[in-house]
Amino acid sequence: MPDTTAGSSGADETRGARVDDDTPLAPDEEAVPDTSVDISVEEVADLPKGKMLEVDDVTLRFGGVTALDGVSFHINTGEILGLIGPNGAGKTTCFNVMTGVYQPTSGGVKFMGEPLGRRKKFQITKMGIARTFQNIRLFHNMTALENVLVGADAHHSTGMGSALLRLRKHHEEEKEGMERAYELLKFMGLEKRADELARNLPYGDQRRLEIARALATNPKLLCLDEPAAGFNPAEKARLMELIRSIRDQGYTVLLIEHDMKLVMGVTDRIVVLEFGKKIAEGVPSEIQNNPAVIAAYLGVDEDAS
Ligand SMILES: Nc1ncnc2c1ncn2[C@@H]1O[C@H](COP(=O)(O)OP(=O)(O)OP(=O)(O)O)[C@@H](O)[C@H]1O
Repeated sequence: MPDTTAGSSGADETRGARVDDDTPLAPDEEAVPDTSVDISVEEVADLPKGKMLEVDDVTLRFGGVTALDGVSFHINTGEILGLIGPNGAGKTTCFNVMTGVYQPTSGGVKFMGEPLGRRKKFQITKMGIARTFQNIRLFHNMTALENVLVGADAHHSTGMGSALLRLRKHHEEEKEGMERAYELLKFMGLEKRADELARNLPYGDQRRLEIARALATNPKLLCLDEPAAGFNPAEKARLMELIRSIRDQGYTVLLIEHDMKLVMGVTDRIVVLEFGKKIAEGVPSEIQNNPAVIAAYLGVDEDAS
């Protein structure tokens, strides 16, 4: 279990009791994730083993800048893959290629054996890739619950037109979406913040809400872009626990993170980029001792995010 006592305001003895009662959280009270909540979904159960996502010789140029230079790697179903590298190495650009924000200049990406081609962002979400952002992108004037429901909407089969024609299915989907949104909020420790506006949530809760919203799209692959940025060590430890629990419930996770302790502690494999090129790939112990990786990071603060 994550350390639920960290960041305490001196109310530890009552914290356990508060999780199950109906008292709203005080503005500065820390939310407690509940990783025992079942957030697994049919979509991710029994997925075929092997390569879920394949990045094949991807190059992306922005004018004179080569952000990605012939990058190839894959993510296996059910693993937590770390994508690391110094600032400007091309990590976020890689996420952007995988989620339809950018088209590669050459090369391509396959997901579950299907080329992403020129699919739009929402089509890629439907295929099963969800992401969070380095700079939090919530709907700040919507509640935490509404933010998660927006994520769930991305997955519903009934659009506006069909919703009118097929009201029953639409209602069913709405009900299911609401139940799932509450489950996800509970999992993230945000249940008691459900009705608060996103902009009023403490920073850490906003970061967790982004993950809840991404999970609401029922992704097969969850891509987290620096989810621990700005976290203290206790919050990082708790986040590691959450990420492991997300994977244990069937999701595949791709993690961009600057904090080496977190990356080494939670990932199964790591891909390292530097100046847009892949310079190493392997299990954490291999990466830690890889001379090219050590050289790339030499003089770079581990927490330089
Ligand atoms: N839209 C863009 N237009 C021009 N250049 C860009 C654009 N996006 C990224 N770049 C450049 O591409 C390179 C890779 O950037 P990217 O943001 O992918 O790196 P990163 O590894 O995610 O870095 P960080 O750890 O600092 O977030 C950088 O040189 C960056 O300036």
